[in-house]
Amino acid sequence: MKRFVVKLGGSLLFDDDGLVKIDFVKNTLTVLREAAKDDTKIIVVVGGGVTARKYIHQARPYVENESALDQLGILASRLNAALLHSIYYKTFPVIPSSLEELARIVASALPVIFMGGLQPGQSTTTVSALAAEATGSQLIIATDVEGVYTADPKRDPSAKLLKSVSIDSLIDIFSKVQKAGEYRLFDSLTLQIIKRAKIHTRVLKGDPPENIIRAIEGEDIGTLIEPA
Ligand SMILES: Nc1ncnc2c1ncn2[C@@H]1O[C@H](COP(=O)(O)OP(=O)(O)O)[C@@H](O)[C@H]1O
Ligand SMILES: O=c1ccn([C@@H]2O[C@H](COP(=O)(O)OP(=O)(O)O)[C@@H](O)[C@H]2O)c(=O)[nH]1
Repeated sequence: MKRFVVKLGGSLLFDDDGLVKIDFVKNTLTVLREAAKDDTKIIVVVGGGVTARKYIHQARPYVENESALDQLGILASRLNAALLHSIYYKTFPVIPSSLEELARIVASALPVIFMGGLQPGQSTTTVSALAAEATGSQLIIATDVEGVYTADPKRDPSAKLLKSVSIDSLIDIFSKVQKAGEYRLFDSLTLQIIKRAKIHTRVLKGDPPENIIRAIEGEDIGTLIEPA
């Protein structure tokens, strides 16, 4: 049984008006259904996206508690996960809210499992690393850029795509403290888990969703994070 955790960034799911890109979602679910054939099980961790950031931004002036704001983001990410589950299975959504619940569902016959956030103080990318560690899975982080760059490509046009990068150099780059709704690309706990569990991790552009199946089939796409 081969297992993969696929982190679907919220950046992929919403258009500029904050509506779910339903065609992209349906194409992605078709790709996941194809990938989860035979002896492959896939755990999809869905980001909070625009919905999370809208709620956090609107609540922040009234809620001086980062944990409470994080919880809004968690609930938004679980709503996104429930939407994908419902469209994929056409059944009542079963979204694990802990690693223990995830382990129980992984033991079930479901080929694709959907989940969102777990607890305040981290991002869904950390959830994907924790899920990969707990289930012995490879990790694929699907986002809205081609991989890890030498700097934020949206802010620095001279940033270069890295075909591979060591976990230690990533820890140096992404070590600053982050607030609810931020956690750009990685938060520091994501990287600590990848390092300690030596998780085979690849960062790639999730659109077109076929990139995910290319990574599952072993193609050298996006950025490979080398555990040490
Ligand atoms: N070194 C970097 N390499 C690639 N992307 C980076 C880097 N630093 C910051 N980013 C930003 O992180 C964004 C992806 O993180 P995020 O917005 O949280 O996406 P997602 O919704 O997929 O989790 C990219 O769009 C990019 O602007
Ligand atoms: O386990 C989790 C997952 C998410 N979040 C909160 O939910 C927001 C949305 O998740 P994320 O930023 O990972 O979504 P994406 O970047 O993919 O849109 C985060 O910014 C956090 O505030 C959290 O506190 N704990």
